Amino acid sequence: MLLEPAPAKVNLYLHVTGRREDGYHLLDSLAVFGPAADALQAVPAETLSLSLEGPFGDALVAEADNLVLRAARALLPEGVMHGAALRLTKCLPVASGIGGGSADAAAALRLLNRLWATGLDEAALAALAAPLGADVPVCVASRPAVMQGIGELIRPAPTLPECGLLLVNPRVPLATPAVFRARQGGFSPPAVLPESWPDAAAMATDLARLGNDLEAAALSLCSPIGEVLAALRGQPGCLLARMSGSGATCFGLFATPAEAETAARAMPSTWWASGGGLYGARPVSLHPGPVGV
Ligand SMILES: C[C@@](CO)(OP(=O)(O)O)[C@H](O)COP(=O)(O)OP(=O)(O)OC[C@H]1O[C@@H](n2ccc(N)nc2=O)[C@H](O)[C@@H]1O
Ligand SMILES: Nc1ncnc2c1ncn2[C@@H]1O[C@H](COP(=O)(O)OP(=O)(O)O)[C@@H](O)[C@H]1O
Repeated sequence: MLLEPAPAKVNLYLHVTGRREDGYHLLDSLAVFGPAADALQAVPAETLSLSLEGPFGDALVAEADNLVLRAARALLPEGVMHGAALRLTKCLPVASGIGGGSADAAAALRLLNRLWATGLDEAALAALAAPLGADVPVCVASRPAVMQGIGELIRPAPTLPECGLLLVNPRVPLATPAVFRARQGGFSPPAVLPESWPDAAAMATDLARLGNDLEAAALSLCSPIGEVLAALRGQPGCLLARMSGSGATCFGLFATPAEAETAARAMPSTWWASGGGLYGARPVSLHPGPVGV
């Protein structure tokens, strides 16, 4: 059996820098990963199948074409058939601005590349990822990165300090296209970032000068976002609170993972909350070997 985590993507800032002729928006965003994740497991099988479990598995039962299966098909060259019994443990809220579906698709590419011994490198997987969704390429490596274009231009992030992140979602799904449609105002310039930040406080000071250009539009469609941001800002040690992606999930930035975990326990039980550290910035393996046989 093979296992891949599919960590949440969090946009620490998100500037809309322009709009393409096809309607897609040009973005400039610092994406980081964690502190919550879906998990994808695979065992060899004759045919391709997907089962769902976990707290948000039911939300995807009616999904006709799960991104995991679309990713699996994208990996198979024309006319080639391989099977796998996939099991997705859905822990991330659906349609929530933390790219859960994109993370699952990227995890499927990594997992099946191993199971089927397709032998593609990260760049080749990212190229297959782009048609699956604007957020899927950055999820292939699931390392902190600056995303530009519509998400296909990816470069390494500044070196990040130790920090904690708390994700909070009011359990209200928000569709990405609706948020882009509701956005008003012009465009922002891309951010100028340093090579590294000495600590979380310095990072928060710089990030506070930037913004999420989708936050006002999301708030106009989903007022609980305002309550979530207020609750985050009221937590001891919260250095910055902001919405991720197209919402409605918001994040709080803390100096340590422990502070974020403590703040998670203070959130109302009617909301979804997850606190901890980042993937990729600390030594957490995204590519665990086979577990069991
Ligand atoms: C906004 C972001 C920021 O990271 O995050 P999420 O809120 O989804 O997590 C992403 O760009 C979302 O990426 P993803 O969710 O993969 O988007 P897609 O499925 O490709 O596109 C859904 C729809 O969103 C709009 N869209 C998406 C990306 C983009 N750069 N410009 C857009 O205008 C388009 O209307 C598109 O039809
Ligand atoms: N494995 C999946 N997980 C989540 N959503 C999926 C998945 N497969 C397909 N989808 C579809 O993609 C849409 C966007 O999902 P998601 O990635 O969770 O949004 P966001 O990027 O805003 O967090 C969902 O509303 C759902 O219809």
